[in-house]
Amino acid sequence: MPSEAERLVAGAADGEDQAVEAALRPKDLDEFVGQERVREQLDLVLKAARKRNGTADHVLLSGAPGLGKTTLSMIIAAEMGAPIRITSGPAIQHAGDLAAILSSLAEGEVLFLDEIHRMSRPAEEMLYMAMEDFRVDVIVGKGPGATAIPLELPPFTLVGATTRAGLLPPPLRDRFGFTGHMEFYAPAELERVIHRSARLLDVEIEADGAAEIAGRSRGTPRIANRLLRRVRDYAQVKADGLITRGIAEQALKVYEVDGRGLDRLDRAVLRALLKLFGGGPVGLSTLAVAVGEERETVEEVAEPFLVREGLLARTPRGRVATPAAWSHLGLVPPQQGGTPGQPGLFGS
Ligand SMILES: Nc1ncnc2c1ncn2[C@@H]1O[C@H](COP(=O)(O)OP(=O)(O)OP(=O)(O)O)[C@@H](O)[C@H]1O
Repeated sequence: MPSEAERLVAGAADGEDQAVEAALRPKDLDEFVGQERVREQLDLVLKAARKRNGTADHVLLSGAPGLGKTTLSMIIAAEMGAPIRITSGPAIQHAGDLAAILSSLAEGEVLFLDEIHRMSRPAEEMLYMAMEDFRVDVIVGKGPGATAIPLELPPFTLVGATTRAGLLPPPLRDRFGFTGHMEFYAPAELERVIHRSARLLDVEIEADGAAEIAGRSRGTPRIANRLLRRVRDYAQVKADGLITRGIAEQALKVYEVDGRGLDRLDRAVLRALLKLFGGGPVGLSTLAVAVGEERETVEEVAEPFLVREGLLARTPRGRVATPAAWSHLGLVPPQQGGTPGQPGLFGS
């Protein structure tokens, strides 16, 4: 089985994504599809800052990978006419790493800190003061002789990104003037993303073709763009390059992404749950052994999307399939009421 990073339906970026994403990123708020509420609120924050001739408040963006947090941070910088510096929590292991970045920022610069919840504790504490007072204390020396030298910073805008805002310590969360929660995209929004990307990639696509890809993109623009590129390849090799619904279906069959966006791993988990365990409840470890995967792979890679799609539920007694899971795989659930020792799931 592929690792999360190698999956066609992974939310996180792979090497190819990084290479082409720059070309596909919307450059301003008007081009940015969907996320109406975040966009409208952010628009106000930025307009007000521009009116004051000041820097924008610090912004926290939360949401799953691939929903557009990096893109939005670049748009914030562009709308403010400011440069942007991009780094991430795991890259900042020591407070000194952060001090070096902060002290080299230009006035008004946007600092994008991806995976901000993974910063080290001392760096995080330094960030509190930097965000609030635009000042850091640089510690020089060690032990009893160590001294703190205050360093003034130019005003800057921190844009923090996290997959889960709940992971941030409250003192850090409270220092953001604006928090935007990014939602998964509706199919119609993903269709707009796909049409826009097709235009930029010079690919011809019919409305039905875009709808077919959108329906399999798991609410995530990055996945939509990736599936579009794979379908484009297929259309160019097997047909005349035009993406129709039929071409999209054939291409995604080859790549084993089904009509709802499930891939081979997702379906293997569901199939085991339904066929071997009658729909559950079954423990995670047993399910993992049944599909020949690590517990963590099933729990962290396959399950979140299956739960989100309402195909699988995590219960205190184990994993349980929903009626939608049976119909998705074209199987018939056993008689309600279940067999002795394996009670029915949905009551009788
Ligand atoms: N609202 C949107 N409209 C159009 N394209 C979008 C939108 N959001 C994201 N994209 C596209 O999806 C790709 C991934 O977006 P981005 O890198 O901003 O996601 P992210 O949330 O920062 O992901 P990660 O958390 O993995 O860094 C980009 O190529 C971008 O073009």
